[in-house]
Amino acid sequence: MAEALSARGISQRFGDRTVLDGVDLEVTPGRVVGLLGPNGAGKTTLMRILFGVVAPDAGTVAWGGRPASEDDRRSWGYMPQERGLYREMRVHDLLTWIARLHGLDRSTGAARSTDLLDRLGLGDRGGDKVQDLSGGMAQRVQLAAAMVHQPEVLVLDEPFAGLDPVAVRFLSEVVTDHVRAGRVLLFSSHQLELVEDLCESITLLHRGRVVLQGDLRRLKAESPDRYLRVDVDVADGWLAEGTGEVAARDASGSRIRLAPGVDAAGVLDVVRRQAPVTDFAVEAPSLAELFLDAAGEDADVLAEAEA
Ligand SMILES: Nc1ncnc2c1ncn2[C@@H]1O[C@H](COP(=O)(O)OP(=O)(O)OP(=O)(O)O)[C@@H](O)[C@H]1O
Repeated sequence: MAEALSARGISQRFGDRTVLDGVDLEVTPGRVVGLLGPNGAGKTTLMRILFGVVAPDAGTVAWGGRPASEDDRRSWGYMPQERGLYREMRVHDLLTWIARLHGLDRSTGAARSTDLLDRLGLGDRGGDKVQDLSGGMAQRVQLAAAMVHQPEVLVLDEPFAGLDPVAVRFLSEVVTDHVRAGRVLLFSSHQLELVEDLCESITLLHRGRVVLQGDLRRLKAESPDRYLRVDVDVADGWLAEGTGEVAARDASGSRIRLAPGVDAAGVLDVVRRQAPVTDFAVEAPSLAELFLDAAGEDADVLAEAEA
């Protein structure tokens, strides 16, 4: 098992703007940890601080309980938000070369490159130049470049942004394997719905502060809020005051936020008297709903978070 990566009391100002304000973070090996929050929340700045690219105004970064050194950081893998690969190089050669920079011999580096490309669904593109790949393919190669040396610590800045669902699945499987091998993984995302099923632990930033942190399943279970999902369009007037309110409507139906202590079966009966419900469920809050509660903001922030 690798050692935990942690940050304590991180604060950062740029000019008169406070971008991070006393942020604590613990990334335990063997867990998929998401650093989440809307655009501008401070995720990239925190990742740069973890990697020593930016020196924080206050706070410390530790690995295995000791302050993280330059040597430690050189051994980690980092996928920055600004993608940058040598566009003229062929994909497999590039990955093998990066593996060698990390001290692997050529045949091990080549074997790792082949394996990673296969697992990322790019087994047939190893001979292509980077510049001939699509944006989503280049992004997958960028992930391979960050982890071809099998780092103990892998930090990925918005790895899923702009990917199609198949690419998201390839990436999710590869990072989950990394974690199941007992290594450290931290990734950032502003797309809460996209990463909801992947995250085991979360740190949710909003305007530079941690607003929600911990085991995602436990956070959901501990929330007092419950939602009734039904596959019909519920009009606002159907629900008696104090029983619940329609939180969202989409093509698959409506999501009713139940008032505290209200029996879901009673609300379901009310809806059934108005329309034929064939599918329903009582659910804990989604990650986006937890965020809205924690941030104490209106729906605009959610729209921002999901943009
Ligand atoms: N070098 C810098 N100089 C001045 N301001 C900066 C600098 N780097 C970041 N910021 C500001 O810090 C705030 C947080 O930016 P950051 O990139 O960390 O957010 P983020 O959560 O990663 O956002 P996104 O999801 O949009 O990538 C923003 O207001 C940004 O403009």
